[in-house]
Amino acid sequence: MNTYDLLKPLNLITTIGTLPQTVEHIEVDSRAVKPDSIFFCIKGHTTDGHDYAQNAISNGATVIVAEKELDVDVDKAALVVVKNSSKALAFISNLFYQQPSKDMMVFGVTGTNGKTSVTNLIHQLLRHGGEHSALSGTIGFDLDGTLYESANTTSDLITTQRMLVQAKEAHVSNMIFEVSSHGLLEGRLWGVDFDVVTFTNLSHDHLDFHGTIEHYGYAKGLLFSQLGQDLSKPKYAVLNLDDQWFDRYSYMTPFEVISYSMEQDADFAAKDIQYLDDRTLFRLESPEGTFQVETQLLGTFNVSNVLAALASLYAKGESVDSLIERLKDIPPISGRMERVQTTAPLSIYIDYAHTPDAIEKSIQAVMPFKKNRILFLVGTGGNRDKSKRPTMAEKASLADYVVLTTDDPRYESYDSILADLEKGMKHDQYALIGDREEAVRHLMEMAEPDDIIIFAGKGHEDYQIIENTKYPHSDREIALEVIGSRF
Ligand SMILES: CC(=O)N[C@H]1[C@@H](OP(=O)(O)OP(=O)(O)OC[C@H]2O[C@@H](n3ccc(=O)[nH]c3=O)[C@H](O)[C@@H]2O)O[C@H](CO)[C@@H](O)[C@@H]1O[C@H](C)C(=O)N[C@@H](C)C(=O)N[C@H](CCC(=O)O)C(=O)O
Ligand SMILES: Nc1ncnc2c1ncn2[C@@H]1O[C@H](COP(=O)(O)OP(=O)(O)OP(=O)(O)O)[C@@H](O)[C@H]1O
Repeated sequence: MNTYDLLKPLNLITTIGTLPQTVEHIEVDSRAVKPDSIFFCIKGHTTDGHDYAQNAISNGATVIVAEKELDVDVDKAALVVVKNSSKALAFISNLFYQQPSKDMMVFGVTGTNGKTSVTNLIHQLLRHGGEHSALSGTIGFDLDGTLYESANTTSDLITTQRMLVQAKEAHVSNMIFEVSSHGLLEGRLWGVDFDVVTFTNLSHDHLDFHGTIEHYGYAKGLLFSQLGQDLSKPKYAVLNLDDQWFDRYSYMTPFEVISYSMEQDADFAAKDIQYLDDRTLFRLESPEGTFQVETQLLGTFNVSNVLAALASLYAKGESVDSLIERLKDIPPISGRMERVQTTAPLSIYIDYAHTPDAIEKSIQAVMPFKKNRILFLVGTGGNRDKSKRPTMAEKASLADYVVLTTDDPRYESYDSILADLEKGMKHDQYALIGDREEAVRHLMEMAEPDDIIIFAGKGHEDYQIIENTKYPHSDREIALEVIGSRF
C-alpha cells in the first residue's frame, strides 16, 4: 500500500529519513517483521517496543513508527515520530486492512462473568440458523467451526484486524468478540465498528490491574462508548437490568438500550424458572410476546446469559420464536456447569468459576436438585489478584465440604495461596491441598452416593501452569479414574 496515503491521517508527526513508496506489512513484534514492513514501537507492561526498532530494521522494516527519536539506521528505514504509537497504529491498520468490520455485523460482549458463555450462545444460535459466524475469545478464534489458538481473550489490535479480514474473506458476515477490560484499556479494539454490544455483570476481579472496582467498571464502559456517535445506522447496547452498572452504561451511548432481567420487568425477562439437573425451563417475556423456553444450560446465571444472547440477536433482527427453537439444541458451553458423564450414583460438574460471584452462582446452580452433600473444589491463580481470595473461600463455604487448592500457581508457593484462601472459610469442613491433582483425588475419595461435586476454576483448560511451564491436567480425567475404582 502507498506509504503516503497510509500516513496521511496522522497529524503532528516528524519524519526522519526517506519514506519508501509502499509498505506491504504492518507489525508490532520485531520478531515477526518481514521485508517492507512498517513497524510500530509500543510501550508494553514488560518491555518497550522502542528497544526493538533496530531489530525490526534488521528483519526488513522500512518504516519505524515511534514516540521519540531513536538511534537507528535511518538509511535503511524512515523514522516517523508520533505522539502515541498505539493510536497511530489504530488509524493505520484500519486503513491498511480496509475497515473490514464495516462490512460485517459485529457483536461485542463484556462483563466479569459470562462473556464466553454469551458469545458462544450467540455464535451457536447463528450457526444453528444456517448463518456463518466467527468468534474471538478465551477459547480461541472460531472461524465458522474451525478453531485457531489465540494468546488473549481480546487479541491485540493487529490480530483483531487480521481475524476480521480472515472472516470477511471466508464470507462470514457475523463476528463476535469477547471483550476484556484489559483489551479495552489497551485499545486492542480501536477501529472495530460494533453494531451490538452486550453487558453481562460486574463484580470483583482483576483488581491487581485496575486498582478499584470503579476503575474496572469504567474500563468495561469503554465498550459502550465505542459504539460511537454516528447515528446514521442503528446500533444497540444490550444491558443487564439486574446489575448496578445498568444506568451508567446507558449514559455512555446515544444508541437504544435493550434491557434484560431475571428479577423485574424488562425487554427480555425470565419468569417462573424451573431448574432441573439436566436442563432449565422458563417463561420469556419479550417484545415479540411470551414464550416457553427450554435450554440445556444449567443454573441461574445461565438464564441471565441466555437472555443476554437472545436480546443481542433480537437487536440484529432475528425473530424470538426462531431463536427459542434453535436454543433447545445448543449443548452446555465447554467447562461452564458442564456435567461429566458417569454411571456412578452421583453428579459431577466442571465449572470455570474463578471469581467470588461466579463461585456463589455455581453452588446456587445445583442447590435446587441437592439430595445429599455439595462438595466443592476451588483454587486460585498465583501472582494475580490476591484480594479476591478470602471472598472466594467465603462464597465456597456455601458448599458442605470444600477443598481449597491452586489454579495455575505460577511462581507463588502453595502455602501463600492457601493461607489467603483459608482466611475466608465460614465453616470447618474443608481441606487445604496445594497440589491440584492430589486435591481432586482427595475430593473424589470423600464422595458418597447422591453427592453433587463441582470442580471449579479450570473449566475448559487442560493444563496447570507451575512457574512458567504448562503441565497437562484434567480434573475430569482424575475424577473419573478415582470413580472407576470406587463405584
Ligand atoms: C499485561 C498485559 O495486558 N499484557 C499484554 C500486552 O503485553 P505486554 O505489554 O507485556 O507486551 P511486552 O511484552 O511488554 O511488549 C511490548 C511491545 O514490544 C514488542 N516486542 C517485544 C519483544 C521483542 O522481541 N520484540 C518486540 O517487538 C511486543 O510485540 C510489544 O508490541 O500486550 C500483549 C499483546 O496485546 C498481550 O498478549 C499481553 O497479554 C498478556 C499475555 C496477559 O496475560 N494479559 C492479561 C492480563 C489479559 O490481557 N487478560 C485479558 C482477559 C482477562 C479476563 O480474564 O477477563 C485478555 O484479554 O486476555
Ligand atoms: N452471568 C453470569 N453471572 C455470574 N456468574 C457467571 C455468569 N456466567 C457465567 N458465570 C460463572 O463464570 C464462569 C465463567 O463463565 P464464562 O467463561 O462464560 O465467563 P467469562 O466472562 O468469559 O470469564 P473469563 O473472561 O475469565 O473467561 C462460569 O463457569 C460460571 O461459574
